[in-house]
Amino acid sequence: MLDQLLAGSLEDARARRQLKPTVVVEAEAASRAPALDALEALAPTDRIRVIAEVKRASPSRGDLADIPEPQALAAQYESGGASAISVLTEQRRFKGSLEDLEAVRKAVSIPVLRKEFIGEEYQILEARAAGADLVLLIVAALPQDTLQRLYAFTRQLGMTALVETHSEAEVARAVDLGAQLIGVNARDLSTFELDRDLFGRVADQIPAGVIRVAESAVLDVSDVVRYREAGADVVLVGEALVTNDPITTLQSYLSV
Ligand SMILES: O=C(O)c1ccccc1NCC(=O)[C@H](O)[C@H](O)COP(=O)(O)O
Repeated sequence: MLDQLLAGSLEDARARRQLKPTVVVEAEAASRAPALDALEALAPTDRIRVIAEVKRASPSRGDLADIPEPQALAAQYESGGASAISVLTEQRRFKGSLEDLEAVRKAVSIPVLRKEFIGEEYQILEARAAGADLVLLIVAALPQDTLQRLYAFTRQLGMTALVETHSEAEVARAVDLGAQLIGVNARDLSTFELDRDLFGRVADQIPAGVIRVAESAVLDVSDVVRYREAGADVVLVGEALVTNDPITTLQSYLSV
């Protein structure tokens, strides 16, 4: 499934590149204000931080929420205390877009993550051109040399990579890269099964000084407590925020 998701995202990016060549996107990216410092925004504190996701649908759950104005939801996330916003831009299964990301960028002043299946530099340039400060790099989707190249390219653009892992071996690859922001996703991207204990099993492999993000499987405050006790600095939450009142839900998480 991960291969199919990546292949679909790359096909869509190549179609967009036919309409908007790399040099044009490079110029758009260069005209943007510098990327916000996501490492500062997500730095560990005595409270959990939240990356709040704009998520309409997903392969595992189908349609989740009508979000006609992603910018309005993102503004609520910001006022509810989120430290960053994640915007799913994958179109086929998540019903997202780069337009969503641009709209969110205009509405908030905290860092914005492009949540996408990234395999080429063009997608990172597009993210910067749309105003993203962070991109997602999924270790399982990329050979190490490609991961290194895309990580270096992200840094070159002044952006931050959230390097996503699903096992101890993948955490080791993220650490080799020098990643400063490492995510552990509880969702197996092939079977969609949730492993709520994965974060706790691998968190110790993430070196001190690196920001630890627990991704997926937060359905209520007890999940946030469990992740926090296992050493998470940040939780990334989608479904629970788009299917409940976002501000009340966020505030309950931030009280942990
Ligand atoms: O959400 C899915 O079904 C999914 C399937 C395959 C690849 C990625 C998928 N989701 C992306 C994410 O990582 C989540 O949207 C994010 O971590 C938030 O998860 P949740 O709070 O469980 O909605």
